[in-house]
Amino acid sequence: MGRDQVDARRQDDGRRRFLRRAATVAGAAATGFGSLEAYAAQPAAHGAPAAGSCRGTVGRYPFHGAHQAGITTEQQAFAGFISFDVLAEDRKELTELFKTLTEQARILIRGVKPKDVEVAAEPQTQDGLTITLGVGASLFDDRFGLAGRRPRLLTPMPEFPDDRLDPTTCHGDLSLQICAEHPDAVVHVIRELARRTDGKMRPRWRADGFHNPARPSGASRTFVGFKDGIVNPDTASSKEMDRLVWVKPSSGEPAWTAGGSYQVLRLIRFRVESWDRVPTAAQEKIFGRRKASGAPLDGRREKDLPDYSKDPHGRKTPLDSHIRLANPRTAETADSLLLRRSYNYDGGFDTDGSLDLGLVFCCYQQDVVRQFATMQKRLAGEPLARFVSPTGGGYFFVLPGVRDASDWFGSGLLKT
Ligand SMILES: C=CC1=C(C)c2cc3[nH]c(cc4nc(cc5[nH]c(cc1n2)c(C)c5CCC(=O)O)C(CCC(=O)O)=C4C)c(C)c3C=C
Ligand SMILES: [Fe+2]
Repeated sequence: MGRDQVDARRQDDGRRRFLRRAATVAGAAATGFGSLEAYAAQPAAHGAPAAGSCRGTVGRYPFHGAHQAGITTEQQAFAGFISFDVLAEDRKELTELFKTLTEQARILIRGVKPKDVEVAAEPQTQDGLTITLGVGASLFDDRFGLAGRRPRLLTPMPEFPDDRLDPTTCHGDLSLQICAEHPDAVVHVIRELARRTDGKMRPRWRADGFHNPARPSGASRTFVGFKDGIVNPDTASSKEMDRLVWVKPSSGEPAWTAGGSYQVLRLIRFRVESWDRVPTAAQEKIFGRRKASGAPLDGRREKDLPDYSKDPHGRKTPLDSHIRLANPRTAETADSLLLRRSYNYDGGFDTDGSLDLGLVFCCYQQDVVRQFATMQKRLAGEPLARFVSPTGGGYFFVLPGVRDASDWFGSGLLKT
């Protein structure tokens, strides 16, 4: 970080004291994250913020660790997903870019306490901010000499049946997922990172997402009116996360990828005008859940587990319903489960007057072929497909965590 940047960020003594204190805490917390051996022993550290719940109270997620925050982290209310093309000229400039992103993310996530705020838009400790950096397959072309280090399964996102992909909202060299409890914190981070990296990376596309409040309780609803995010792997279980989310030293991937994860982003537009004409009972059969409660069709409460073994012909839960295809709950399909972390988007009206509402579908997994692509294949041609239209997104590999104060994003990838 240049002197002018340091000066701009540290203007008064009180704030400087705060930042020094926070730096000490961050450094101490990082002890033990220094080696790959330590990786296996790490718990899923980002599930809950350091102090209390983010929802309306003070909370800050640690920046350092074996894995990046923003993956197993309890979902914040707002998200910005931005894909960038890298403009750096060579490997040295790319390394500088990654170091700058690390330094800025470290500062931004540390936040400032309300009493220290000088600039109203600055993220505060209670914003529960996470900044999660991924790389796309195009970064491994011939610009930076990285072709031999590409994560084995990282390809450009293929076009699936029923996709209507707009090339201007697909792919990218980098993906940044910025999540926080308040939308101004997300925007502040975008502005800061754009300013600090000017000329080294250029935004390619952006999707802003948010969660609706729970109505009346439980999981929040997307714009199809159903509760979404009811079932997900257990992020508190490091065994489960090691099985489904994190790339491991034994995954047959380049060594530097251990602790990272494959991220799939899909911008999926809802055909709400058509959907809203479908009677509720038919909508429930399409999803396999009750609209009001979120319960599976053979259950009563949101958290009840469906038992498909008692319904082999799909009389209660149609065989082609969304949840039954996505997760048939068989021993053979257990390995294809993935961690969903999606957000709603509202893009206003299209030029033809139709509503541009949908989902920024986001998921994380250890193996994008075994998990997302396999699940997507099972969902191909499902009744829901008539009412949704995937228009963009990409495949990315989210880098392993920044281990400590001396580490930086992509150090394992870029060190010679
Ligand atoms: C390839 C993976 C998935 C895509 C793409 C996807 C799109 C999608 N989903 C909804 C709405 C709901 N999905 C629900 C459950 C659910 N969806 C997936 C996967 C994909 N969804 C999974 C693995 C599951 C869990 C299935 C289970 O274990 O039972 C639900 C039900 C509530 C829930 O469990 O979260 C809803 C509602 C939309 C609208 C959509 C694309 C437009
Ligand atoms: Fe789904």
